[in-house]
Amino acid sequence: MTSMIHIEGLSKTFTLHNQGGIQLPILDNIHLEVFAGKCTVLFGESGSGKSTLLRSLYANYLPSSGAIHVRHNGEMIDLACATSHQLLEVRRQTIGYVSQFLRVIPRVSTLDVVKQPLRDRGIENDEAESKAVELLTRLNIPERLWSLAPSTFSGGEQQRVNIARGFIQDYPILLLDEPTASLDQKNTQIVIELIQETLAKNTAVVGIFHDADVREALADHVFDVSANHLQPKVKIA
Ligand SMILES: Nc1ncnc2c1ncn2[C@@H]1O[C@H](COP(=O)(O)OP(=O)(O)OP(=O)(O)O)[C@@H](O)[C@H]1O
Repeated sequence: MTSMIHIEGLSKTFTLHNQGGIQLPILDNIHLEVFAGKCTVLFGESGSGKSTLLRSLYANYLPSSGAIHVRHNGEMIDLACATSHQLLEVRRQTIGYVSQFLRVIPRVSTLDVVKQPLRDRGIENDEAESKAVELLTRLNIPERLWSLAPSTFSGGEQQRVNIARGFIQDYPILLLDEPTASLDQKNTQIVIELIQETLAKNTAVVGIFHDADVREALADHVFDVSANHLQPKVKIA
C-alpha cells in the first residue's frame, strides 16, 4: 500500500487574539497514516477537532507542532514547512477538498464554478465543460440552473455543485467535509458511488461523515480524533 499522508505528532492550539490571547488546544500529538485507494474516516464527538484536522491537511491551518507529510509528485513534502508556491501546486495537482459549504463568487455561473479546477490546469474549455455537464447531470442539478450563480441555490443544490467541482478532477488525495450533510437519500447514494469510483482509481480519501450508513458504506479505517486512535472499519452507531 502506498502511503499518501503521514502525520507525525501533529498538535494544533488556536490563540484567540481578540479575546485576551486565550489558548485553545484542539489537536494533541496526532499520528496517522493514510493510504492510496483507502477511505479513512475521521470520527469523534462534536468539537473534537475533525474539521480542524481536515483543514490542517489542506494547509488551511498551520500546525502548532508536528509534521504533515504528503506525497506530491512522487515525493513526501511536509505541509508545515512548504513554501506558498509548493502549497498552491499541492492544491492544484495533489489534494482536492470538498468543504461543507460552497464558497460562492457572485456572478460566476454554476458551470464555470464546476469546471474551474480543470481550466486552472490548462484543460480546454470544451473538455472541461463536458465533464462539468456530466457531473451536474449525475448529481441531479437541473439544466435551467447551470447558467446561474449558485448563491441563490438551496443548501442541497449548493452542496452538490461543490461536490461536482471537487470530483471534476482525479486528485491523488481527496478531503471531504460532510459531503452528504444536506442531501436526500437518493443524492447521498450518488455521492457514495462517486466516492467509491474515486477510491477504485486509487485516490486516498479522508472524510468526515456524520451519517452512520455513509461511514459503513465507505470506511476502510476509522480514526477517532478524540482518542487519537486508528482502527480498522468497525460498525459505529
Ligand atoms: N479558527 C478557529 N479559531 C478558534 N477556534 C477554533 C477555530 N476552528 C475551530 N476552533 C475550535 O476548535 C474546536 C474543534 O472544532 P472543529 O470544527 O474542528 O470540531 P469538529 O470535531 O469538526 O466538530 P463538529 O462535529 O461539531 O463539526 C471547537 O471548539 C472550535 O470552536
